[in-house]
Amino acid sequence: MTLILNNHHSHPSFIYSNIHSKKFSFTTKLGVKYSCRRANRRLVFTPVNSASVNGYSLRNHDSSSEVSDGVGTDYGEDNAIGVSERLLRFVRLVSSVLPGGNWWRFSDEVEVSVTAKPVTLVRALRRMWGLIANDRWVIFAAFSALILTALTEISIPHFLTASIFSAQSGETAVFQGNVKLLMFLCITSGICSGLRGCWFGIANMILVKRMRETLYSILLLQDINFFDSESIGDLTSRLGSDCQQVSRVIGNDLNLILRNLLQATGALIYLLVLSWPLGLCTLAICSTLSLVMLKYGQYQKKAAKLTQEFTASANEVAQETFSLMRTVRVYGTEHKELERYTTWLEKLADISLRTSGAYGIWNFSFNTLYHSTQVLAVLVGGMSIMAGKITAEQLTKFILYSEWLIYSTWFVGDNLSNLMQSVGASEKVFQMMDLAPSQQFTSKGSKLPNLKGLIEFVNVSFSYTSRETVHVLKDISITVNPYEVVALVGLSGSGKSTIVNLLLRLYEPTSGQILIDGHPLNNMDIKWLRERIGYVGQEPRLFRMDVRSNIAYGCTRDVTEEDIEHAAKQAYAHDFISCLPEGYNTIVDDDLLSGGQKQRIAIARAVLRDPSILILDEATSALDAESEYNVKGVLRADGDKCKRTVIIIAHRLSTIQAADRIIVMDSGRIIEMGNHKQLLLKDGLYARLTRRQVDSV
Ligand SMILES: Nc1ncnc2c1ncn2[C@@H]1O[C@H](COP(=O)(O)OP(=O)(O)OP(=O)(O)O)[C@@H](O)[C@H]1O
Repeated sequence: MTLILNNHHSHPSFIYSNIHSKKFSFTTKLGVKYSCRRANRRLVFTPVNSASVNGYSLRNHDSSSEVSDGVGTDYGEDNAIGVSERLLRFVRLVSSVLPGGNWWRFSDEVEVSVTAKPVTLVRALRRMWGLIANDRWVIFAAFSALILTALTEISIPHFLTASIFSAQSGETAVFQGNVKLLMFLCITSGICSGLRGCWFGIANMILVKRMRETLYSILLLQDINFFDSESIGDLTSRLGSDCQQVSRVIGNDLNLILRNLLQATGALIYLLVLSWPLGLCTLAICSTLSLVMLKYGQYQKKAAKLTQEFTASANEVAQETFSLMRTVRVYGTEHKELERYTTWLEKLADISLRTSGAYGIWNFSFNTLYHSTQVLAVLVGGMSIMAGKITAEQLTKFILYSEWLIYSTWFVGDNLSNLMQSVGASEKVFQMMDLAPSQQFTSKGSKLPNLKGLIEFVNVSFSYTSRETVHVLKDISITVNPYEVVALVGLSGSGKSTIVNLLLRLYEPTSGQILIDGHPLNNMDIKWLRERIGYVGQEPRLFRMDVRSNIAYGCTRDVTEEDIEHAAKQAYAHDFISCLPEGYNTIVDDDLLSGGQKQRIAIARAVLRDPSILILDEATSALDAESEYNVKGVLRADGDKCKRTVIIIAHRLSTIQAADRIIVMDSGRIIEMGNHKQLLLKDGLYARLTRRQVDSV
């Protein structure tokens, strides 16, 4: 059956067939993916992608649309559902919950796209080995202790049984010998077990530290584009919980798996030697157990991946809410934020519910199989004793070792599923570890003997990678001469800050070239250049440390106390800093100072570097008129002639009237250029903006 729907409920038209399939999805020309499901003979369309960001609905209303498929009648039909239909639904529900049913599959709605390349256990182990190889002695010591523990522990049941039966048969010398051996084995296994735990713990600590160090250092060297596309919550989750989980592979999972594998192998050999028919029966049961375990392990791996994604999303929401707490409080959106967080918690709970169910089935399988081994051993072994084929001592040993075997198999399975979870969590971590550092850090650029501060933009165009179709700068050509003060003015969003971002080489131009003192910017040693640029952004952020350290942040030359105070005085910040409880030693952060005070500290930070190029992007927007008047001194620090090139962006036009040149921008283009008087005479956008500001005053 084929159906055509025309712009029903504002969804673009499409054609679909196979109306009887329970669920399908399609993508509209606008790139919006919809999932469609049948519900009570109705079709429900729900946008799959772009529907929400971090639990925030991007829709103004619930855009799920319902369309009757024509087979049924109206909504009231629900009540008229017959007994047979209800029965059928019940049967469907039960069958979906049974192993292999739909409920166990993570549906499209729950599933998130995991872009990382799948990591196999071997690849994960190889990566981990690479990280820990320098301390391989810890691993060797740990594995030696592990082997010794396994061998001593597996010998205990043999000597235990032998001691009991030698006592029963009155063989005193044999009994004493067995007991001495037993004591030796117990002490050795205890010591080795302690050492094993300790060494593996150390290996775990080394691994998690190296992983975090490596990942953090790689993330710090990424292009700014990367941080535009990745959320902070996601990145901190990778560094925190994911690294911790991945490190468990060596410190916990692998250690326990190997110990139990060794013990299981020993027990199996012993059983086969003791009685091969009975040994084979136990092996068959253990193989069944292993199959169940394998399935369960795969399920766990997938669940772990989803848990990881959803936890990261929940963290992201919490982080965003806490960092915007004042906005949340003022707008009274606490409940909305809670809902947003709960969206992810519910998804996590859903996964957890299913994995708990799967764990229940797994435990049930284990218990049944474990008890069947005992019943089988008693049945077959009892008959063998009656037939005089084996002794009671042999049967006791058999039961003890078969128990050992099945428990070891269970432990292997349990830890294997943990291992799968850890491997699942490692995919994104290793994917991020594979990211190449930004080219800026890998290529060695040239340094100039000194920087005069000549800046040239030659036919520069630019689009942000996240919005490639939007041309933010269009064919910009500007020359800023050394020691010149140039102001950038224009309507909001016209591209002023983007020019500065390109000058700081936070982004690369899409076309055109930027030259500094006649040298292409991308051929220069960017670290060297940035050390010579002072930059104050629109909303300066402070680190949680004392005022002195905040001012000296990133300054590579040796600075004295006097230098810091001098910079603070130039930025008109000294007076308020002196009034703080501990002056320059006062711990500040983003929330403990006013906007204007933060701006003045940021200006002092830029001035302290004594930069050849100073960039002020709305750096005085939060200052009162008097402070702003005084701060303007930093532009003309050495008398009339400024000793540095200055680029200043300001909406408050009084700030930039004294600039040597004013560049007016509109929609990514330069539309006017000149000094204040020339631009007023031109009577263009600048004159209009000036009039508006005068009017509003
Ligand atoms: N990181 C980014 N990713 C994508 N688009 C961006 C990014 N930063 C800015 N833009 C877009 O680029 C355009 C120019 O932004 P820009 O910040 O340069 O404007 P502006 O003139 O400095 O504005 P304002 O005066 O409000 O600071 C805007 O449309 C903005 O939405």
